[in-house]
Amino acid sequence: MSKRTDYISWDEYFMGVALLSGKRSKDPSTQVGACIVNQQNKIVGVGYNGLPIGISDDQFPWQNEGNFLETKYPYVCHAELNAILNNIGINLSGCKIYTALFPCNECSKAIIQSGISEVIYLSDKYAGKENFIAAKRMLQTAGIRLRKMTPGVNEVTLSFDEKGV
Ligand SMILES: O=c1ccn([C@H]2C[C@H](O)[C@@H](COP(=O)(O)O)O2)c(=O)[nH]1
Ligand SMILES: [Zn+2]
Repeated sequence: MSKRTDYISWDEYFMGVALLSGKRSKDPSTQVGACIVNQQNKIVGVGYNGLPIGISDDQFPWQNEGNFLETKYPYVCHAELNAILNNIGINLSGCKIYTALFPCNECSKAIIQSGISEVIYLSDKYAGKENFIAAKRMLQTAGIRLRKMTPGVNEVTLSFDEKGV
């Protein structure tokens, strides 16, 4: 038997982990997942956008419009920040972060301060917004490599059917 040739690439694997992590998000409009990888291609942190520990998903708002305090924005901890904070307790210098959405200005500050050296993203849907323009400006000035991922496959299907293993 010869080896499989249709296996996913490292990029697809790590972005896949980021996307799977985003499936945990309760945000009804935008689910973001992030996955941090070290120079040995080992996953050292994952996260998704959600409320901080101890704050109930059911008692805080999820809307994205209206009175600021009645929206999710002041409360949600972003995926990239969660991945950094959830890391296995190492120095993240030289690591890469895979994220479903280009990081905002606040996540970008945390990325820069943590020593992460590359950001790989899928969507840049907020590229025109001021906080994302600021994010790009900071990341570029800090010398962080920015790469929009072009996957070789459109989707990866997961089955929990034991017969599929
Ligand atoms: O860097 C980022 C930017 C945003 N997010 C999260 C925060 C929110 O939960 C959603 C954005 O919601 P919209 O309704 O699309 O404005 O994305 C993040 O995790 N990381
Ligand atoms: Zn952010």
